Amino acid sequence: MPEIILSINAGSSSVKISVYKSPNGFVGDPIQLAEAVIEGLTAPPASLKYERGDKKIKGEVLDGNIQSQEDAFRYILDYLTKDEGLPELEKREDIRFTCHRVVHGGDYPRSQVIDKETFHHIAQLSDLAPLHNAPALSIVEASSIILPYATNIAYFDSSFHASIPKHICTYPIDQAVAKKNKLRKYGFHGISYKFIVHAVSNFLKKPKEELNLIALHLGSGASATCIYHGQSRDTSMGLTPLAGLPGATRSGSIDPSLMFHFTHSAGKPSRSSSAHMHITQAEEILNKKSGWKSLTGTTDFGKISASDREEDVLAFNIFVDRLLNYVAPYFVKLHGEVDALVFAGGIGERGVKLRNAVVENVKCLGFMLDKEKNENPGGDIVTDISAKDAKFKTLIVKTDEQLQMARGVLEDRERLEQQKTVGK
Ligand SMILES: Nc1ncnc2c1ncn2[C@@H]1O[C@H](COP(=O)(O)OP(=O)(O)O)[C@@H](O)[C@H]1O
Ligand SMILES: CC(=O)OP(=O)(O)O
Ligand SMILES: [Mg+2]
Repeated sequence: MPEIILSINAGSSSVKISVYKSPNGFVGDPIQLAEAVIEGLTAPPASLKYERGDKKIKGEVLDGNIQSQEDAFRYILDYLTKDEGLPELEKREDIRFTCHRVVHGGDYPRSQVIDKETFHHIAQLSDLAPLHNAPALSIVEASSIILPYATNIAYFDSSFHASIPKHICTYPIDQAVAKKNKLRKYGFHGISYKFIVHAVSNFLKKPKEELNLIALHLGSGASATCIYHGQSRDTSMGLTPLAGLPGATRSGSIDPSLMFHFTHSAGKPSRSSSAHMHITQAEEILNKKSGWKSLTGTTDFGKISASDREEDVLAFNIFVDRLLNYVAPYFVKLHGEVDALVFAGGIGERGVKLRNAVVENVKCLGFMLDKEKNENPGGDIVTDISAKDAKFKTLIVKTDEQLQMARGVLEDRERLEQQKTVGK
């Protein structure tokens, strides 16, 4: 009997849920049955996209009641179980595994079955990923009630970066305090980077262990990662997903002193603090009230790219500039031995103008785009958009965090099946 896997990806602005069945004899990739995405949680009203075989719904606007990641999860689950074309989900107890993308996993180097202890541990990390961990846990809680037969597994965005060397992930601060409070660079978007390594390795027919990439995952949150021999060597996000590149509502790296000049109450608790999550006003401002939203009024980078309003052009140029701040040093860290520059995530996949601007600016390193391919890349998982005589390749990867998590279930079934999960 094939097993049904539900893969749940709670991003800061969206919830993506894919349904898979295990392949014959559990050999090969999980088989996707359906995919539902609710987008626009930070730019309401939210909208639903749904795909099952030939059935495709594009951007159906939802009523104003879908505001949080948990609302989106409940809505999608209801939608999936009511879809007559999806008999595999008719009975909720048929769902064997639910995979949850959890952004901050602290020191966890790999996925974990979520039992009471892991749940508690992930909850403790919520302060360090205020846009992500708490919403993901609200989905875990809802799922353990609605789907009590399923095993809940956490896949951590941070695990992929466990390979970052000490001198790169250590902050130059008092080491006693750093150790006690576990203050170091963790890095995120790792599920996506793992997918990217797998996809590019297949595409270039080069073993993962030999693959060097400069990978850019650009969505609501954006990060860059330097991948050496298939492993993370450096990444732009840090202790929290705030560091590095700006995002939809995040400032990215700024002078840490700035906050004390921005407001006198930087260290006071913000209104969004709760018993479960302590967040200061500074963190609230930099995580939720900055980035594209603060510069332009919208979180939609598609709209920003298409506009010639002064503030949109400024936001666009800031993003290009900050991206160069990572592409160039990563090129150096890889000693110029780069198999590809990779664009992924909502903006990386759809941002024609952004890709063009970034690559134009690193032409001196040997990257060059084919204009036609960049403008019409098609729908493959990996697309080569580099010009014929470019020294280095530029690729678009349609990253799929849900598939990467479901693959993890198949790889690890024995370990996962032995452990107890929350709600059981
Ligand atoms: N045509 C476009 N050009 C550039 N960016 C786009 C376009 N369409 C959508 N986007 C951006 O993609 C982002 C969503 O990326 P995604 O990776 O799905 O987000 P999340 O971080 O929530 O997973 C949106 O916030 C929007 O800014
Ligand atoms: C880590 C992170 O920022 O994730 P997302 O881009 O999905 O919000
Ligand atoms: Mg995302």
